[in-house]
Parts: sequence; C-alpha cells; structure tokens
Amino acid sequence: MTSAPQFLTSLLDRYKDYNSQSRPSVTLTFAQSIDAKIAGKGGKQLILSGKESMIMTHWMRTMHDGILVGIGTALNDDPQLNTRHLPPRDPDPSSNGHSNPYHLPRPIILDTDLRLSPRCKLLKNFSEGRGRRPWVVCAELAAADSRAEWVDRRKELETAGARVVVLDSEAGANGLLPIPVILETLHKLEIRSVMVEGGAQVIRSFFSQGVTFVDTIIVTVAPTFVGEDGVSYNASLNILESGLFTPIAFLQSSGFKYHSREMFGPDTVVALCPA
Ligand SMILES: NC(=O)C1=CN([C@@H]2O[C@H](COP(=O)(O)OP(=O)(O)OC[C@H]3O[C@@H](n4cnc5c(N)ncnc54)[C@H](OP(=O)(O)O)[C@@H]3O)[C@@H](O)[C@H]2O)C=CC1
Ligand SMILES: Nc1nc(O)c(N)c(N[C@@H]2O[C@H](COP(=O)(O)O)[C@@H](O)[C@H]2O)n1
Repeated sequence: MTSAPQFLTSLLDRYKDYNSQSRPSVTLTFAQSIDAKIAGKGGKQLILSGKESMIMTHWMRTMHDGILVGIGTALNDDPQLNTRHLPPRDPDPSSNGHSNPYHLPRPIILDTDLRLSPRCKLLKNFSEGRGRRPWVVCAELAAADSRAEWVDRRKELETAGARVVVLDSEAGANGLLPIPVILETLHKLEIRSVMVEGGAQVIRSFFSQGVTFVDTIIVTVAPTFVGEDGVSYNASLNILESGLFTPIAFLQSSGFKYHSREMFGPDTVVALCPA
C-alpha cells in the first residue's frame, strides 16, 4: 500500500525542477462528494474527507510553502490550515528532546476588500505561537471614497498580526484579484510552492487559468452524495452533469490528464497533471 507521503512525493517532487519559473508551483486541491459538491446547502461546511484522506491533506500541507484560500472560505469555515492531524514527530536528537514540529505552510487569504475578521482562528493561532503569520492579499483601492474604512480595516488586521500584501494592481473587471499578479507577487515574497485549498470561487478561478498556472490537481472523492442543494466548484455542472465523476472528465478535457489515484480509507484521491 502506498503511504500518503509516498503518493504525494511521486507527484510533487518534480517541483524541484521548476526553479526557473517566475511563479510558485501550484497544487489545486479540494474534497468533493460523488456528485461534485464541496459544501452543503447555503455553503455549510462539510467534512467530506475521512480520517485517512484528511491526514493525506495534512501531509500535503507540510510539502508547500503557502496554503491559499479565498475570503469566502475564511469567513465561512474559519479554518486553521495547520497540520494538527499528523502523528507527533520524534524529537530532534540535536535539540535536547524539544519538539520537532512539522513544516507549516504560510496561510494566504485572497481578500480584495479586507473583510477577514481580526478574531479569526488563523490570527489567534499566530498570536498564540501556534501558526505562521497569515498574509492577506488585497488589491489597490479602486475607489478613493472608501479609503478611510479600508485603512481602518488594514490597521485592525495588522494589529491582530496579519501581513497585508497589496498587489500592484486593481481587482479585475470581474471584481477578483488577478491570478498571474497574485502568483508573481508571492514568488517575489519567496513562496516557491502553494497549495490552493478552495473554496468554490477560487477553484473556478485557478481552474479557468488552466495548465498555465496550475501544476497538479489533487481531488479527494468521498463516497457520499450531497444533493442538488450543495455547492459545486463548477456551476454549469449542476445543469450539464450527465453521470458520476463528470467533474473529473471535465478537468481532463481542460488540459489535464489523469496521473494516478490512491485509496485512503473509503475515499479515492485522484491526481491530474498537465497533459
Ligand atoms: N470541500 C473542500 O475541499 C472545500 C470546501 N470549501 C467550501 O467552499 C465554500 C466557500 O467558497 P466560496 O464562497 O466560493 O469562497 P472562496 O473561498 O472561493 O472565496 C471567494 C472570494 O475570494 C475573493 N477573491 C479574490 N480574488 C479572487 C480570485 N482571483 N478568485 C476567486 N476568489 C477571489 C473574492 O471575494 P472578495 O471580492 O470579497 O475579496 C471571492 O468572492 C464554503 O462553503 C467552504 O466550506 C472551501 C474550501 C475547500
Ligand atoms: N481535505 C478537505 N476535506 C474536507 O472534507 C474539507 N471540508 C476540506 N476543507 C478545507 O480545509 C479547511 C479547513 O481546514 P482546518 O481543518 O481548519 O485546518 C477548509 O476551510 C477548507 O479549505 N478539506
């Protein structure tokens, strides 16, 4: 049986050869039901991954410099984005028996208008020494009339411990931060690999960039149905869906090819790479 670190290393080891890129290597990953839902009705957070695939996801977190989510996920789930499901590590012999923590990825939140709560778990964990300083990525302000509120929110977040990274660009016509500029900025800040964990809108955005900006897709498919009311990462699938695993076929038709799959507990984890 392949262990989670072996499965992931077989996929992600190739990032070492990507040093000449001017963007980080990007792993797009999420958990879905058989009917391609990533959350329940009204965005209710669902724990779709079983224990074993959740541990696989936490191993994946140790293998990236950054872990990126959208503000929708940050507000809805109040995530921690850490590695707490991994078994305790043996102490490092050179550190007098002190604990030997796993590498923690830098939390990165796409948050155009700085809506993140200064009381979120990511900031609480950082202030208590249990997490890295979160980076909040936002846009240059398009409208000067909201500047005072924006400056106040920025101060509040920085006081709570966040680093606010202002992109050298306004939000795009769709109101979203431009992915190429985000990745270029993160690369300048020494982020060489980033794990994109969702949510729906962020998955759509990265997916629409195709193979130019995504190196690996790793999808946990849990053996469960959520139903029509659930949140899908591709709205059109709700209408077009013609059978099980249609989303994977959809991904393949967009420049990615099947690489491998592995069972972790009851879940199937499917990996895709550029064709
Ligand atoms: N099963 C799974 O693996 C996962 C499930 N989820 C679920 O997903 C849901 C949240 O998804 P959703 O509401 O779509 O929120 P997202 O987490 O995808 O955040 C989307 C928001 O991020 C901001 N943003 C800024 N730039 C971009 C960009 N380039 N692309 C996309 N978003 C950008 C926008 O807000 P603004 O303009 O205000 O800045 C946008 O509305 C929750 O229900 C959560 O439980 C989340 C992660 C994983
Ligand atoms: N791998 C995975 N499986 C699921 O079933 C999920 N719901 C998610 N969600 C993602 O993980 C974040 C929560 O992380 P913490 O447990 O708080 O560390 C959540 O916000 C989603 O990004 N992932």
